[in-house]
Amino acid sequence: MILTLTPNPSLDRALEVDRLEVGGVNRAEAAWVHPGGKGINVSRVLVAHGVPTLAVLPVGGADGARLTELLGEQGVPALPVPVAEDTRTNLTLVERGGTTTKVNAPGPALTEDEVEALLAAVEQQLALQPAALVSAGSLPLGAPECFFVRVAGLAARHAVPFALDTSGLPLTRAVRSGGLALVKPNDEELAELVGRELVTVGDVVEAAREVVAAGTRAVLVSLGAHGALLVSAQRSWWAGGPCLVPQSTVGAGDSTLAGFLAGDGDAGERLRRAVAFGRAAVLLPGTEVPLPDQIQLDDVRVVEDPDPRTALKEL
Ligand SMILES: Nc1ncnc2c1ncn2[C@@H]1O[C@H](COP(=O)(O)OP(=O)(O)OP(=O)(O)O)[C@@H](O)[C@H]1O
Ligand SMILES: O=P(O)(O)OC[C@@]1(O)O[C@H](CO)[C@@H](O)[C@@H]1O
Repeated sequence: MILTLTPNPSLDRALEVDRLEVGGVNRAEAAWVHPGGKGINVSRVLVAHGVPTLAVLPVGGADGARLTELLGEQGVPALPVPVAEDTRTNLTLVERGGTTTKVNAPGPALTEDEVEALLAAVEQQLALQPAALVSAGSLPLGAPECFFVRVAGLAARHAVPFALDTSGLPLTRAVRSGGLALVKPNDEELAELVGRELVTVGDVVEAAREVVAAGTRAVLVSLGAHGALLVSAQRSWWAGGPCLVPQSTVGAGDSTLAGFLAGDGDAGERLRRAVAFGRAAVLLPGTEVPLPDQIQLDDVRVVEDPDPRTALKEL
């Protein structure tokens, strides 16, 4: 079973407009609502691929109740931890041409007791020895920047591998503290983490090795249209496929992480699956999750120890 923790879940509302007029009144032609938040998306993808999972999340107010209901409708096992303030709503505006504008709310302010209750719920599940713990997304107000350091400590105490997908200061704190099995930044998040621009494959590998040196076993760096790089202490792999026309890239990183965790295989095969899941996700609208028959493993090429001089945009 793969346990996921989404500290700042959301109701993801999407509105489709012909062309977004900034500053004007726009009338939507279609509207959707999905259960959202990065860890929740990982669980949704795992469920779609028959991998047992449990999503731990704080929920508050009517929107929190709606989120729990949507997870139930989609057959995603969830452990909601009640909080006083309302679960946030994140808004996606999709234009007919495919341009997507996203506005994410900060989320509820959790009290110290609520943060402790969330961590206690995670620890209770870690004691049952899941195969892995994934935590992903931003932190709600009130959660300390060292939140993921504490999660990593709990995972270590129960010897459960911990994979993290977050950004900014919470990522920096967790990486510096170490003890992570996997970190999944995109290239911009990794650049921010190491404080320099990443132009070539060699730049990414070097930056990822700094993360590894600080105590992370492997770094999965997603590169958008250019595929992904997996970097460990000794080796690196790149995987990517032919150009495609995306419908929505929202949640592609979550599908990538789910694909990496969804089965066994050597590092190259797991990376191939990760990239195939990400590619399948971008062909779907909104944060719809890819199904098994939409995964095209054969389209993805894997290269072991790719040439460090290659520019990322040439991959
Ligand atoms: N334009 C694209 N064309 C082909 N594949 C894409 C494209 N964008 C994303 N992907 C696939 O999805 C994966 C994840 O994308 P990306 O690097 O944008 O993740 P991310 O920034 O974490 O996304 P998000 O935070 O929105 O979930 C890529 O590694 C790739 O396989
Ligand atoms: O604000 P965060 O936590 O960084 O990201 C939240 C979010 O944008 O991530 C998912 C897509 O990856 C969406 O379901 C959700 O709205």
